[in-house]
Amino acid sequence: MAENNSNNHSNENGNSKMATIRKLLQARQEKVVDTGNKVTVVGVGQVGMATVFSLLTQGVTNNIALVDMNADKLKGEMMDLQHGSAFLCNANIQAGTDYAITENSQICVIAAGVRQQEGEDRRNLVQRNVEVLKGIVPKLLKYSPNAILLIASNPVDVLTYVTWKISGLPKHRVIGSGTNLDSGRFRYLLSQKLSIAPTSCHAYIIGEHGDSSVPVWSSVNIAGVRLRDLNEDIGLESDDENWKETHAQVVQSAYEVIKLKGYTSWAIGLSLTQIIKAILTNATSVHAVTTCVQGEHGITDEVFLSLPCVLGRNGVLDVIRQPLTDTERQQVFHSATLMAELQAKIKF
Ligand SMILES: NC(=O)C1=CN([C@@H]2O[C@H](COP(=O)(O)OP(=O)(O)OC[C@H]3O[C@@H](n4cnc5c(N)ncnc54)[C@H](O)[C@@H]3O)[C@@H](O)[C@H]2O)C=CC1
Ligand SMILES: CC(=O)C(=O)O
Repeated sequence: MAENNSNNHSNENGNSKMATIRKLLQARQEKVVDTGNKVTVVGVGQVGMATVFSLLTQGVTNNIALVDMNADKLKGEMMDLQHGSAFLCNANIQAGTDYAITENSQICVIAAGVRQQEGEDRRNLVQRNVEVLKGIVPKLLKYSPNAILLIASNPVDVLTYVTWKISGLPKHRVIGSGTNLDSGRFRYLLSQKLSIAPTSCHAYIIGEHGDSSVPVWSSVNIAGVRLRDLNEDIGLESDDENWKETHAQVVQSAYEVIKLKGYTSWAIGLSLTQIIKAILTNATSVHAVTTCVQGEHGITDEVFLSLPCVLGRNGVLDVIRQPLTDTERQQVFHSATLMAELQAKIKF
């Protein structure tokens, strides 16, 4: 099955031969088909569709290809979005089980596979989603050999490593959504404590997306004022204000939302949209995303984890050399060890 919206193809589908249309339109130029901002999303579940909705409504792209193995769901999602076209900006939305529709994508998002059940650890999904990736990645590269691959499926850090291995792409073109989401949750919770907008709470969570994530308390700041300069114990066990509870809440966030509604979607959709926007617009903005961290913070294993990265049209342009305290460095090292142990168990 391959369906597509005809908005951008009126000269190709034969309609231009109709007398009424010839009377209405005096053709001057072929319409542009390759808009240079095409994004493919594989997996039209909760994460995939929340991402697509954010991309379209924020105007980050108007050219989207959707792929899944469930043809009916694909067609339903495509039609539902197409019916919203009058409220968007000339959106071209294609959907199909055939990867040919993904041709010439700038970015391919992978949000396919299984998700956690209530109380389940992300790492538990690994082998099932490795099998899913093995089917998807070669097909994406066949049609978009120059694309950047952006992984959301869990456990996202190890699956970013797996995608890099399967794809043979340079490291800067294989990116995981990583702790951009955890950092967003952290900034939201800080904003609630401080009564300051999350956009003005500057804080990073690095390391593994999820259970062993590392809050960089030493650099949390508002307008350059480091909270640690105001409270030298902030985020530590010894802190009688118990700020470390904020990070514990971040770690629990996904488990709590999954318990309440069955899945998480809106926040990851917005997080992926921010990352995609940074790449498509060559923003050179800094985001905590999953990248190869070998050689950083004393890590020797070839593992992928989140560190603050500069993102632009070529993917990861730089990794920020963030000063960490000894404790923070040990925590990132612990994340890396866990990733190496999990990677060693994967059957390719
Ligand atoms: N990185 C992050 O921060 C987050 C990651 N996730 C992860 O994203 C993934 C997707 O989650 P949901 O959208 O909630 O799941 P979902 O079950 O709603 O959707 C998954 C979709 O993948 C499709 N699919 C499965 N195998 C496929 C294949 N081989 N080819 C094409 N499509 C295939 C299914 O048909 C389904 O439509 C999960 O692994 C989940 O853990 C979820 C939330 C946040
Ligand atoms: C499910 C997941 O990884 C999250 O919402 O953080």
